[in-house]
Amino acid sequence: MKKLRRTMLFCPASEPKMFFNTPIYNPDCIIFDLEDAVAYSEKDSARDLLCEAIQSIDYKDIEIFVRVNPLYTEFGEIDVKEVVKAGVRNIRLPMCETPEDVKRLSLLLDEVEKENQIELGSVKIQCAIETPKGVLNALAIATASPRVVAISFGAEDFTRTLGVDRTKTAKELTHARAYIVLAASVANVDAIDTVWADISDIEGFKEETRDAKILGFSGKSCIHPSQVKEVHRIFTPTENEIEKSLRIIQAAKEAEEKGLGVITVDGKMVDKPVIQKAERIIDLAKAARVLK
Ligand SMILES: CC(=O)SCCNC(=O)CCNC(=O)[C@H](O)C(C)(C)COP(=O)(O)OP(=O)(O)OC[C@H]1O[C@@H](n2cnc3c(N)ncnc32)[C@H](O)[C@@H]1OP(=O)(O)O
Ligand SMILES: O=C([O-])CC(=O)C(=O)O
Ligand SMILES: [Mg+2]
Repeated sequence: MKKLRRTMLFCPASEPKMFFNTPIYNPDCIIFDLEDAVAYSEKDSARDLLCEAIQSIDYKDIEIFVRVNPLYTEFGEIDVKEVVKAGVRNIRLPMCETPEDVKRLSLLLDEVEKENQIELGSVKIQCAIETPKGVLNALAIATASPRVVAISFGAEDFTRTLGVDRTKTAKELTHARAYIVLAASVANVDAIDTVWADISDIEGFKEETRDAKILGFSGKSCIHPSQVKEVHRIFTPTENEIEKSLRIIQAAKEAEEKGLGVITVDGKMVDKPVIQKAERIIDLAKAARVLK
């Protein structure tokens, strides 16, 4: 069954109180952050704290990622080595700009897996694309290693490096977001949309999340618990969508038995692409447990 990655809730690795709060909101994934949410002076202690927590808290079936520091910083390699040793199996690599960045991480993971008797290739990578160069290399990044399961967009660093303001219209993100979803689709990996920093503006957040879904993202990074339920609502098929999809699939099955090709349901043409889209909605509904 499809692994759901509708929500990725960030939690600073320096905030132990939040370690216990995160699973309460039931995000599909949690990203413990060792990068920008952690002050320079706290990097080592936050990593130690996180490694302890990972080994003692039961996050049940929530998928755990750790955003390590980039490998070109003094903390990157040690972050990867320690969190993998502590049991983490998914790394979010920030500021990913080239396929070589991914290959470097993958080689490091080969070593760490060997040293710790962990199945080779079992640690997965999510590449965060947050610069114009990263956007232009999105497909090469997404296909750089079989370890890559998702690429994500980081609009705060993207607008910083492009030299523009981040606005509520999101016009300045249009080209990058489009490029990232296309690359993810070709590479057959998930595409995760960026965070929305204004936690008091839930309406703006919902609008941006709806746009992300329309564009083809699989989910969205969140920074606050209040954002999780909104993303789930938007990325989970509605009762109407499920009911219509089931009718399309049933009508197609009956048509097939009668040797018919194209048919109509509710006055609209139904052919192969429509049937396959209906099947995708049903798969998603089952994965989200809103349909048995
Ligand atoms: C551009 C980037 O790189 S984004 C990625 C890096 N950023 C992050 O990781 C930030 C993650 N989010 C946070 O740290 C916090 O949400 C903040 C700092 C933005 C706001 O925190 P607060 O002012 O405490 O928010 P608020 O008062 O609304 O919190 C309400 C409750 O939710 C908890 N909470 C808030 N955010 C989170 C979170 N991300 N995960 C788990 N619990 C959380 C708080 O601990 C608090 O719990 P309590 O009621 O038991 O005390
Ligand atoms: O990756 C993210 O979603 C957040 C981030 O670092 C950015 O926007 O720069
Ligand atoms: Mg960033």
